[in-house]
Amino acid sequence: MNSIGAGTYHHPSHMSLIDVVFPGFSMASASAQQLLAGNLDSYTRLLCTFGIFVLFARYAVRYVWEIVRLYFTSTIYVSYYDEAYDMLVDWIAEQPFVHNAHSLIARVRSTHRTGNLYSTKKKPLTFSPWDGSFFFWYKGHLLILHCDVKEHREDLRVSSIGLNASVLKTLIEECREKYIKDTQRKVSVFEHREGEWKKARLRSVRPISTVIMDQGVKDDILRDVEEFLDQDMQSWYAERGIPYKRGYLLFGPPGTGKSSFSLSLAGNHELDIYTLQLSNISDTTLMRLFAELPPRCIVLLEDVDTAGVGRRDSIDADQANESKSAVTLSGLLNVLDGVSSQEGRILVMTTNHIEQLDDALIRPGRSDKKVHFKLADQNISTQLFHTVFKQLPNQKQCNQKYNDETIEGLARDFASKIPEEVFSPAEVLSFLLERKKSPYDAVSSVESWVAKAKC
Ligand SMILES: Nc1ncnc2c1ncn2[C@@H]1O[C@H](COP(=O)(O)OP(=O)(O)OP(=O)(O)O)[C@@H](O)[C@H]1O
Repeated sequence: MNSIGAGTYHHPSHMSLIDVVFPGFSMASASAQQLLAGNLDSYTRLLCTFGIFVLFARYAVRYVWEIVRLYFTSTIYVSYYDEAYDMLVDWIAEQPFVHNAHSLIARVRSTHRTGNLYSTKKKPLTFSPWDGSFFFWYKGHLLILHCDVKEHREDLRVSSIGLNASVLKTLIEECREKYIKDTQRKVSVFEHREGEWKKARLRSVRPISTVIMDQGVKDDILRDVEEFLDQDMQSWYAERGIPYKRGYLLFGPPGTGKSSFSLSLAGNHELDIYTLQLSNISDTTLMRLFAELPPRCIVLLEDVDTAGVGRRDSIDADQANESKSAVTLSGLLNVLDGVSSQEGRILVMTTNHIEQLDDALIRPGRSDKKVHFKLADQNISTQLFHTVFKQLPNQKQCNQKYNDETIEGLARDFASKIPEEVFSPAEVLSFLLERKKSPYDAVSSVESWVAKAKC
């Protein structure tokens, strides 16, 4: 027995080093030596043999699987931060194999995915495969979905037997087509997470006609965007050596429609919105995010004045921000001009305080057009009244309570009682929505509301 002890002794550090490369090696070799020495009772020998068999079987299976994976399967990798992930996940959620999956993640289905705001079920759940490998059939092929869960994310892989990846490409193409169909007439809103873009919401397109502003200004911006996005424009810019990008600055008091207009603009031109909060990212992250923008999109920088990228002469904003690791003015200007900035992007900046922005930020080239969003004047108040009370063509036949002439008369009356440019359109709209059942009530109570709101 002593000789076994001596013979099987390994220096601990030596053992652990081998174990790092081949886990369980030292244990297996010790057992093998005992077996070979042949001085064990038969029960222990059987146990050792079984243990060694299991260990090697494990390695053999892993080894064979690795060979199969490398030389006999094709795989498509889908990163969590790519939109292809959303496409695949949406498709998977509707597949029958989900019901038999052994490891699932439950999510409350947000209405933005399905677009069904009127679902009868409160907080409906969806289940998706999670953290594991799942087999399923697709067009007669056996495919394997691998969900690799990392710290804040889950990457997906889909594998098929054989070296031809065409069935996998067909699958991803089908996911893409379904996704495009599901997201039609919707605007995808992306935000930054962990320094990467990630789709955060899907918003219904708001018709641009519902954003009330000076019609001439609205038409001018719409025409400008349309011209910019024209197919031949990119080469037109390139031939003249002009960077192919466009910028708009929307300024005015809170609640005047700046965000609503940005969203409508995106919907109107079927563009996605990439929105950034400059206060919680660094210059380096900003540069990376801009470099990863797709070619045709809107980048929305909301409330740029609050991000600490104000005027250079008022405070030493750059120095102050460097310490907070937020974006600096020079960092922002570099990104807006720099080569890393994606061609074809439309920048929309919004602010409540244009006077606090540095001239460099709002000069043409960075902000090509500046649009002033005003507080409600008579025209805006009248149109808001129409928005709430005018009956839509499909409602007219079934329930025409008030005809158009009546509503127009009441709208004029209502607007005349609201002082010019004192209230924001958001405030007027909120007042009207509280009385949406009766236009007469809205007109009769507006004066007391104004008097109360003003003091
Ligand atoms: N000009 C407008 N036309 C139609 N609706 C408006 C208008 N302005 C504001 N609203 C309504 O008021 C709400 C707030 O508007 P919005 O968020 O677009 O304003 P904002 O100018 O971006 O405000 P903030 O500067 O605080 O971000 C929205 O629900 C929108 O429907």
